[in-house]
Amino acid sequence: MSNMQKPVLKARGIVKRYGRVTALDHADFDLYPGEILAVIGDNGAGKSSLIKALSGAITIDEGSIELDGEPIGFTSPMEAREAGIETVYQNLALSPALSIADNMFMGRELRKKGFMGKYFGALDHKEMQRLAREKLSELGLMTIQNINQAVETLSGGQRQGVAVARAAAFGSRVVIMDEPTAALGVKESRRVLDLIADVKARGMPIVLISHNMPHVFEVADRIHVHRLGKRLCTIKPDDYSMSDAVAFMTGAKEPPGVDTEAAA
Ligand SMILES: Nc1ncnc2c1ncn2[C@@H]1O[C@H](COP(=O)(O)OP(=O)(O)OP(=O)(O)O)[C@@H](O)[C@H]1O
Repeated sequence: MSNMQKPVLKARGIVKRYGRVTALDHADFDLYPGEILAVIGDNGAGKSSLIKALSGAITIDEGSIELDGEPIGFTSPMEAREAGIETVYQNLALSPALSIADNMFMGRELRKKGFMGKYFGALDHKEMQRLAREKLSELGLMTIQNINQAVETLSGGQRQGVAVARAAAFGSRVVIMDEPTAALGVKESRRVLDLIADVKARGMPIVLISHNMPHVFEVADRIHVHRLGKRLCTIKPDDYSMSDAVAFMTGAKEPPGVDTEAAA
């Protein structure tokens, strides 16, 4: 089914070297409209490098990346954000001392309309608070009572929720999440997984990097298995077991057939 559609985000033959280390070794990647694509791989396989290349955090040495069929060459995460690719990083990149609303608008604060905004850069706090509240309630996150509360007073799961809400609110084409449940307890992970499902229900394709096989198998439509700097294969969670997936990614077992997307 997915092969009938054009990928939203596509990479071919991307290479990234750090000195003598080849983090990405002619890697391919495809994300299709409306899907949750999990990216799995052993430590050091190059998952983070792949995500950084797609989100503008690093520039690649070789290869090509396309967004909706257009070649892209981001030189900063801001450029990727402006193109509609939002990334929730492992370390979150939230500012603990700032409020929820301020965090949601960090780097793209709304200015007041008219003279004060235009000439004095006055921020429209009211409007940002209103929008933050709207976005968080859309995603069922209104257990966070006060939008002006500092992020440092929130639980890990709530913080993750703010980061996901921010990505969902601003990502117009793709949301990328790097280990969003890694630091969370069972209950908080549950909420974040539900949030991911909510974001998908709104039609947004999601890339999810995770080491947690139960989470991957629960939410992913497809799984991209990354090994030794490249895509080894993509599988559907319905067709394979979690131990198969782990065996592919560690090299204990041969992957299924030829990668059908490699030629596309
Ligand atoms: N800034 C860097 N400088 C030097 N080497 C790097 C850098 N970033 C990554 N690497 C190397 O590139 C390879 C791929 O790393 P990457 O972080 O992409 O893997 P990963 O699959 O995300 O690993 P993990 O699951 O452990 O986070 C590793 O050998 C790593 O040591």
